[in-house]
Amino acid sequence: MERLLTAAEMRETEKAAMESGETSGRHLMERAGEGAVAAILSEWPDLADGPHRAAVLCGPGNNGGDGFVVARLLADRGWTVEVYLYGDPDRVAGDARANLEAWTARHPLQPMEQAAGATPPNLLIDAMFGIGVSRPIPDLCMQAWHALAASDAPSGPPGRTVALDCPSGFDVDRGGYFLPEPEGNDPAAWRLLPDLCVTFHAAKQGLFLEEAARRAPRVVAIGLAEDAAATAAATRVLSGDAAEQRAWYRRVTGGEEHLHKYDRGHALVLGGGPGKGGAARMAARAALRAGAGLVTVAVPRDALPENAAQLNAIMLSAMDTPDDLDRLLEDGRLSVVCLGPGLGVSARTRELVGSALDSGRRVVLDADALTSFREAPDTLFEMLNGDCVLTPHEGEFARLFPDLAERGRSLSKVDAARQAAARCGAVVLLKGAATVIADPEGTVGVHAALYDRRVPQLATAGAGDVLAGFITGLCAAPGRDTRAVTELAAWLHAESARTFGPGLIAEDLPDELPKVLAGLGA
Ligand SMILES: NC(=O)C1=CN([C@@H]2O[C@H](COP(=O)(O)OP(=O)(O)OC[C@H]3O[C@@H](n4cnc5c(N)ncnc54)[C@H](O)[C@@H]3O)[C@@H](O)[C@H]2O)[C@@H](O)CC1
Ligand SMILES: [K+]
Repeated sequence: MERLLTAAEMRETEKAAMESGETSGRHLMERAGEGAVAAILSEWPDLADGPHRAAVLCGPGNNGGDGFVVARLLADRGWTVEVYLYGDPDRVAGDARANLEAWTARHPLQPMEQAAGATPPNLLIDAMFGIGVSRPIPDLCMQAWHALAASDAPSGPPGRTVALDCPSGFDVDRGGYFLPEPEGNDPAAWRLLPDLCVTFHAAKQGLFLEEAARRAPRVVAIGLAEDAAATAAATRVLSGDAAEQRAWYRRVTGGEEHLHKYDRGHALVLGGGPGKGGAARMAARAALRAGAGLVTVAVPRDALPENAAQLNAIMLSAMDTPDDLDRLLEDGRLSVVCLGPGLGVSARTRELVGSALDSGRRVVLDADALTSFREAPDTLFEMLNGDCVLTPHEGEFARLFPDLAERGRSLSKVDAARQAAARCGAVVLLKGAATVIADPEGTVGVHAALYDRRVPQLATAGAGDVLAGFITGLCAAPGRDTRAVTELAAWLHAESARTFGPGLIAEDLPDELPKVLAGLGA
């Protein structure tokens, strides 16, 4: 798990460290520059073998200060380095000023206006704006970047582009870029897309909500201790190596050897009527693969034949009315109920959800089970508890939490999910390329299927039903932490898609899972 910091949390951390005398701003800036150069040379080892040409675009604040340090360190390696500054050098202050002066004592400084006419370098550094920005960057800066990033360098290795801390104008809390309003003809022009982003001390939250660079961000230490000030920070779900993945899997699942199928739990998945059963069957198969000892699909009587024709290891029961569900739930061995996939948007679905929640079981609500409450979300929220999981996509989320969805531009996805979980009293998994998992106590995990973990093949019909099934299967065994298994399910889901590769359809996901579980030492 890796801490994801907002701009405010990062500032608090820096401030606390400087106030305690543990470090100084000047020292942090030097470490940031050193870390950036080291990260660049390890990313592109060919740059280490000789002097090349770099252009460093510097802004007026401390991000610019980092840029002056990088420029000096590269010049010390014999590189030809051009530094372009946005704004008046006399207005650069504090630690950035000290590093600006260290640069101008030995090298020339050019105004940003001249950057666009320069020859593209082998390495272009964006040190214009960092976490101090909350509006689109100036046109001049945007144009300088595109002019120098656009084409390959004429000699030496091709042009590589690197953003320090974050790309300029990137929203480190929400992800995405600040764009001019009205957006004008070419909003894409404000989306700087560097090859690499080197971020300092900790990954910034927005970098894992939307992609900020072509490669995964590199985090470099700058000598700050753990984030004492940032206790509420979100974490990134399973960012570690294979050994950490195995340890995480054992921690979340308990790792115990189950001797009897009932120790692994019995999951009940409710399915739709005739011709509407595929989604529930996929969820059920996913639950069985994810570790439930037994899985039963319960469907209306007239849908029994088609389900019987398609299910083998999964058991089948008839369930027409909420009373039928109550009767099924008299079996104390049923430990978790999954409702939603293919169930239909209706009053009957609302009643079934009520029955499942009344029974005190763990409940996973997806798709139609969520949409059925669009007119009166509070009636759902009143019945929920921390052992329930809601798995909305953005549309379903907007139906249950319209105000939080509407505030999407001002509220990060992390905060939207956190507030939703607090309001409804259940674990909320808000889907997307970045999936956010929040519990009612405010703990948030971000699962980012971005950068080298991108899985575009997961955008396929039925993938959400399988995710609900994975959560259900992992929830079936008693004693597991609901939020933790939900995070694990999100990771297993994307990982199964990743290892399967192209051509994936939803049915493949449960059948790919055993390979992923074997890799985790399950
Ligand atoms: N000593 C420190 O505080 C350290 C800061 N660090 C770096 O400093 C960055 C944060 O520095 P700052 O807080 O100075 O902020 P930034 O350098 O990100 O930018 C803020 C500056 O830009 C101006 N500005 C913001 N938006 C603008 C716009 N659209 N047009 C024109 N001007 C605009 C602000 O008035 C301010 O002068 C971090 O991202 C990191 O790169 C690191 O060096 C670590 C140490
Ligand atoms: K930057």
